[in-house]
Amino acid sequence: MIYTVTLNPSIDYHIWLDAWREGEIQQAKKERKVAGGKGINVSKVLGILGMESRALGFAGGFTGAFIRQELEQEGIVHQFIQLEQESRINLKIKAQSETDISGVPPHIPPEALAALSRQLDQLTADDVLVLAGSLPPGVPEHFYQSILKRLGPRGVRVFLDASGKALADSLPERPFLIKPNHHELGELYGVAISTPQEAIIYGKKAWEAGARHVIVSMAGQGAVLVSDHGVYTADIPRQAPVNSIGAGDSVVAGFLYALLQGQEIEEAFRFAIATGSATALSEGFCTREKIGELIPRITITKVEG
Ligand SMILES: Nc1ncnc2c1ncn2[C@@H]1O[C@H](COP(=O)(O)OP(=O)(O)OP(=O)(O)O)[C@@H](O)[C@H]1O
Ligand SMILES: O=P(O)(O)OC[C@@]1(O)O[C@H](CO)[C@@H](O)[C@@H]1O
Repeated sequence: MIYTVTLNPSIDYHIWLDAWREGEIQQAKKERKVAGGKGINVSKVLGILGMESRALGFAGGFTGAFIRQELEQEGIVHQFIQLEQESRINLKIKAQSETDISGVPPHIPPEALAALSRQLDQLTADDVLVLAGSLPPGVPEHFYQSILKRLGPRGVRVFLDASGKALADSLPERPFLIKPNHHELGELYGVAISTPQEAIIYGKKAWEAGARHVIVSMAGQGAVLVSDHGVYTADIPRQAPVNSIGAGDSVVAGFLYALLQGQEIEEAFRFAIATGSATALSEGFCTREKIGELIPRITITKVEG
């Protein structure tokens, strides 16, 4: 079974404005409220691809009830630990450019954390675990690292989408995949990364530090993959994004799906980037049709190894 963990899920409240004007009362043109958070998004995209997963994490209040209900409507099995405090609401404002405002997260009490750890302790070598997104208050910064330490030796493959210290500390525990974007990878090494060549240099450092596959996503510039099988770049068709929320999560889901389908690394990377781009070029998430359209338009080049 694939398990996705979203410690800090949200209602993503997308709102479209003609233009962002500070200090004024404005009327939205359109709005959309969806269950969000990186692990949840991975479960949603796996669902679109026809692959079952189970969503874990914490959820509370009316926002938590909304999140659970939406997952049920989409046929995604979930086992969220109930919180007394409300899950957050993240605002995604689409005007001349996109602005994200993340709501205040709930505090996670120690007993909720212990309940999640007990769930994760049931996993075996047949399972894949996706740990994705920010850590709400109450969750120690080394939480992802400690999960990797416990489950890695048991053969559980862990896909990790984290940033900052949570990512840095996890690298020696050999996560199967990490997927920083170029800003997050740059932050890890105290540099600014703006080209695929620079992403390769620092992607290799993360691989040397322990991550077995490093996908550095670079929004409209495509992505880089550093792995035991070599170093690859993915060039994508240049187009203005329709929605970039969840594009990175779609890359994670696409890579996981393709590998479990038995695809070789190069084809799995192509599929992952096609899935990310299909989401970036759609209003909601990708569709299988859009992914199929994009696959032949993605150029994968083996640059080393
Ligand atoms: N303008 C675009 N055109 C085509 N594909 C895009 C565009 N923007 C993003 N993508 C696709 O989405 C992938 C992930 O994008 P990005 O690097 O923005 O991820 P991210 O920052 O993790 O996103 P998020 O956190 O919002 O999910 C890219 O590797 C690319 O395949
Ligand atoms: O604050 P985090 O946990 O890092 O990211 C949360 C979030 O921005 O990520 C998803 C897109 O990747 C959204 O659904 C959600 O609102």
